[in-house]
Amino acid sequence: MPNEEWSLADFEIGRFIGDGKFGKVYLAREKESGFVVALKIIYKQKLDKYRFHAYLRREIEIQHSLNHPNVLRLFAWFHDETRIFLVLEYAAGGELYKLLKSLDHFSEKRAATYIASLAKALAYCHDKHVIHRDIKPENLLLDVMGRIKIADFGWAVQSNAKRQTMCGTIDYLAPEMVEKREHDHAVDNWTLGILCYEFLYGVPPFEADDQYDTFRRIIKVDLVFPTSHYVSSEAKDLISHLLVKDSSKRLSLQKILEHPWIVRNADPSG
Ligand SMILES: COc1ccc(C(=O)Nc2ccccc2)cc1NC(=O)CCSCc1cnc2[nH]ccc2c1
Repeated sequence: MPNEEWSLADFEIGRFIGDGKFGKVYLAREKESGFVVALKIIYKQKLDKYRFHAYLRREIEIQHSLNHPNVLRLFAWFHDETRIFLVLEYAAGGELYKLLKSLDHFSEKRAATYIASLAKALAYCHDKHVIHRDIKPENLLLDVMGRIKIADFGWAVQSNAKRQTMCGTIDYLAPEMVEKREHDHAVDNWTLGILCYEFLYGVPPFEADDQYDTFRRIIKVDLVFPTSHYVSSEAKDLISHLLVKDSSKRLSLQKILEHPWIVRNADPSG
C-alpha cells in the first residue's frame, strides 16, 4: 500500500531560512525526487489555545485548494507527536522588501509587473472566496524567475527587526481598518495602491515619525508625490484611483489590469 502520508524521514533538512511566530522554516529536499521545498516546523504546544488547531486546519484546507503562479503553494502537511510540518513552495528569489531596499525603488516596468501579478493573484483568491491576503512587502517573495509570490505568512508571524517600521506597522491599513469600520476585500485594492507607491518611491505614502501621524495621514488620504525622481503621470493616476477613502470608489482588480500604465508597462509573463 503506497504511503500516502509524508513524514520527516522523506526529507533532508537544509539551512534555516526564516522565522515564524509558531516555528522555524528550513530549506529541505524530498529524498525521492530531489525536489527542494521550504519546510515550516510548528510546535503543537505553541498552538496551545485549541482554536489555533482549528484555524490551522481550516487554513491548510484553504491553502491546499489554492494553485496560482503568484500565490506561494502549500504542497502538503504532516505531523508527529510534538510538531506540525508544512511543506511549502521555496521561493529562491527571496524577500521582495530586501530587493526594494537594495534598489531604493523599482523601475516602472518592474513595479507594474508586480502590481499586475498581485492583482491577478488577488482576483483568483477572491474568486475562491479567500480574502485577508496580507500583501505587505514582508509577505511577498520572489521565485527563481523573479515572479512575485504572496507568501501569506499565515498567523501573526513574529516580525524580527528586519524593518524598523515592520513590527505592527499601520502603513498598509486602509482607513476603514484604522477607523475600525467594517471592511471587505476592497482593503486589498487600497493596499495595492500603497504597494504601488512604495515600489515607485521606496517608502509607503503615509509614513510619518509616529503612528498617530500615520493614522491621521491615512484617514485624510494625505497623498503627496515626491519630485525626487521622475514617475509617470499614469502611475500617479493609478495610485490616486486606489488610495480613495470610499472603498466602493476604488479601482477594481479588473480595472487595474486594464489601466494604461499597467497595459503599457507590465510584463505579461508576470
Ligand atoms: C502558503 O504559505 C503559508 C501557509 C501557512 C502558514 C502558516 O504558518 N500558517 C499557520 C501557522 C500556525 C497557526 C496558524 C496558521 C505559513 C505560510 N507561509 C509562510 O510562512 C511563508 C514563509 S515560509 C516559506 C518560504 C519560502 N520561500 C522562501 N524564500 C526565502 C524565504 C522563504 C520562506
